[in-house]
Amino acid sequence: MTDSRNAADRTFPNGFLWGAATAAHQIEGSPMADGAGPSIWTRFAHTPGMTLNGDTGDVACDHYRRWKEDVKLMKELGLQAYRFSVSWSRILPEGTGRVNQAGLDFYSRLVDELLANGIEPLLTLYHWDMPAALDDRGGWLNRDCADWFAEYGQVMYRALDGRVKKWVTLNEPWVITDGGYLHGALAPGHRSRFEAPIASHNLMRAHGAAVQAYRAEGKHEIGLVVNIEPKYAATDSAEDAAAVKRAHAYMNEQYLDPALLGTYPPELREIFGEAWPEWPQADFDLIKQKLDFIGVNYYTRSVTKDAVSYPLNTGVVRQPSGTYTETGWEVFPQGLTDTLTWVKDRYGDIPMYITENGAAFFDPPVAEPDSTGQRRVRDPLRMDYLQKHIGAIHDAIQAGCDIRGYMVWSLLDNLEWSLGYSKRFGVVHVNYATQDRTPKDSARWYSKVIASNGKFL
Ligand SMILES: N=[N+]=NCCCCNC(=O)[C@@H]1[C@H]2[C@H](O)[C@@H](O)[C@H](O)[C@@H](CO)[C@@H]12
Repeated sequence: MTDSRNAADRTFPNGFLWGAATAAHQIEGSPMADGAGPSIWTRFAHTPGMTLNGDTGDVACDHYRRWKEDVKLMKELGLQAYRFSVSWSRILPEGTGRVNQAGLDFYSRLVDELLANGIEPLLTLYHWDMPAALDDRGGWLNRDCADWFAEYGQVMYRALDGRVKKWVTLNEPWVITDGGYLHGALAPGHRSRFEAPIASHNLMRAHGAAVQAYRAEGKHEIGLVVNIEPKYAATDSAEDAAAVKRAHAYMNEQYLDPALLGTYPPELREIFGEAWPEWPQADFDLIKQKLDFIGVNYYTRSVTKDAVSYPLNTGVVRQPSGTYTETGWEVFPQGLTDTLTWVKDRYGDIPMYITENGAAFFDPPVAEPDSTGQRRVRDPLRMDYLQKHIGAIHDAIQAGCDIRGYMVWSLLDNLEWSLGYSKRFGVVHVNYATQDRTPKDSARWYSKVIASNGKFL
């Protein structure tokens, strides 16, 4: 755990915001409680074969009922901020129109409890759980989704803006599209190279419409959260260099370019060919809205080679000397520094938050008591991952990046989408049989990092 650099050098800027992140469907449970409507994940997870072991979000971490206990835990850990998402179908059970006040009340109570405990809420409007009723109307393939999403955003802005001062429209449009519309591993489980560009473009239109709606209502900050995975060429061949350009355009530029530059990278037409539509300029005018920050979710890099694959014709080269997480992702902290400096160099000095960073390593299903009788979970690999990645952020700040905060993924072990409960990302262990929460060693360590504003690194 020791680091060659002087610990004193590791202090972060005053006001740097230290927190943790979760998402509604991954932790809440009770998906249909109090008048909520089904989401595409309620539907997808209950479709046989779609998730590991048939795992669903029916219970998850039971946060919908244990929210007050969980805020108390956040306070004990010394979190300064908490990034969470709202389940759209709790607020608008049919996706538009009728508001379910009980759903709105849940999030209002949660926000008030966070504020009462000195924890700043960061609210994500969409973290993958579209109301099923809207999917029945075409979902992200229907251009009306921009109006639907703006309407939902307006309901939330009017209810919570002021108590919530940092809003996020979408979480990771790349994963929504690649997983939900191209490869089918995520809800709604489509597999179409023709649908993927349409869903992706409409997601960005919806983002723009929600930001426009915020500018009419809101008085604080709104941004977009993207996952960025830096691509490194496997060899110095021209073929691998071209593969890197394709992979980088597809995963990283495809979302920040339209949002911040009002254009798409040219490689997308090469990748999708006849499946890449021509978009009207009015769409780009809608998508490109002034943003107050960009949220960067960083997990890993990929060493990329030219290969036969669909649709990118790229492959990922496993690194023999690399360390890999339980999700098969290489531990590569330098990739986070490179990512942050790339965003700054390409898009300018926009403020950034690391809105997700963390790792799944094996943790036991039950937290056993140690010699003191206290339940304990030793997670040295996760601590090492976090220490190195927080250090990488400090390097990016030293390189001139305007990084405003860090949200560890995740506060709690939770439902890892199609992988069910098989992967544990939490700094707090959840015993799914008893719902007991146990801060892991990484949580105890993170508390010290927060209290020292990074000096403890
Ligand atoms: N190969 N490969 N590359 C890594 C690409 C990462 C894409 N997945 C994410 O970023 C998801 C994000 C999501 O917000 C959260 O809801 C998920 O629980 C975490 C953990 O999976 C991450």
